[in-house]
Amino acid sequence: MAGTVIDGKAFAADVRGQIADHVARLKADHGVTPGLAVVLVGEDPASEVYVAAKHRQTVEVGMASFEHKLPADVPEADLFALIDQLNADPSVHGILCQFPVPDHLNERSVVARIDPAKDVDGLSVVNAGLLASGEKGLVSCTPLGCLMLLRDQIGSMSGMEAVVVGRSNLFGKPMGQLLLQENCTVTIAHSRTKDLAEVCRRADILVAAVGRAEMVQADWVKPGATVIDVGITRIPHPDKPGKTKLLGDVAYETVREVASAVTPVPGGVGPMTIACLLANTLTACCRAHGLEEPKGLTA
Ligand SMILES: Nc1nc(=O)c2c([nH]1)NC[C@@H]1CN(c3ccc(C(=O)N[C@@H](CCC(=O)O)C(=O)O)cc3)C=[N+]21
Repeated sequence: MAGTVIDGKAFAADVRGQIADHVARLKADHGVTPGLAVVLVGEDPASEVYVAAKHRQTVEVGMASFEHKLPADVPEADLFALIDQLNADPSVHGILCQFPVPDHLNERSVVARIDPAKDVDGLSVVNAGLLASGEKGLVSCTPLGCLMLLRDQIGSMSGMEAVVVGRSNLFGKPMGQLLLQENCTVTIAHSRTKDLAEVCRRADILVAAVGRAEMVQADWVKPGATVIDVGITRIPHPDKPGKTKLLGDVAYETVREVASAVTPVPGGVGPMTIACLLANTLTACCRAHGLEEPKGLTA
């Protein structure tokens, strides 16, 4: 029997509903409106689409959305001046600079400029360090979204073998930390891992985030495992000329026959990323105002 398809789209809509309820209460009871600022440098078409989606969903949950578009050749000093201004603005609780940024800018320096309390991407060394130490900070949106899906799907993960393929600061490392916090035995595998298929076959929870289309095949998956697909590769559509198609890191159709549950691409992890961005903005806002944090929306 084929495994469950985890509906990330529906789950994300539910999370956004919870956020909208919380935002409405914040406004009514405390006169506070959470605000998210998104900074986009240059005119990458994919980034434009993501930023537009973020803006729409931010407004939909009742938050304030501040969009800042800067030219591709903006001097670093001008970008930093904008970030400083957003850091100082009390109506802004979350700041995100969309990646990738043009080559003359450095992503680490950009992140370092953002006040860690407003770093809703959870990418600063402060937030990475807080997560690694098991302390309260802001957690990178995609791993947080995967955690929410896994908690919903599995319940207690205590004692399970978890394998994360991919070791980026944006995803693999924080995902590993979150699974460790859930008391999994965690392996972080990567491009130099020996016998990757065999390592993956140990996993009760397999999380793939390498960006290589359909790399994880059915014979890499332990029967009954839960498989989370974080990869997104855009290819020309095989049947519709001029259109594109998204592929995950997991050979979804065949893996489904082995796994107990798997996330699809699109409609799996992707929608959770934006929902968690909103969740982090709400959390940052509540902390800034000394108000109770939302339940179930944090690590
Ligand atoms: N500072 C920063 N933080 C990010 O979190 C960040 C970023 N930069 N740069 C780009 C990546 C990518 N990313 C996605 C968000 C939503 C979907 C998403 O909603 N995907 C839909 C499909 C979207 C489509 O059809 O293209 C899905 O999987 O169902 C995907 C990818 C956030 N990123």
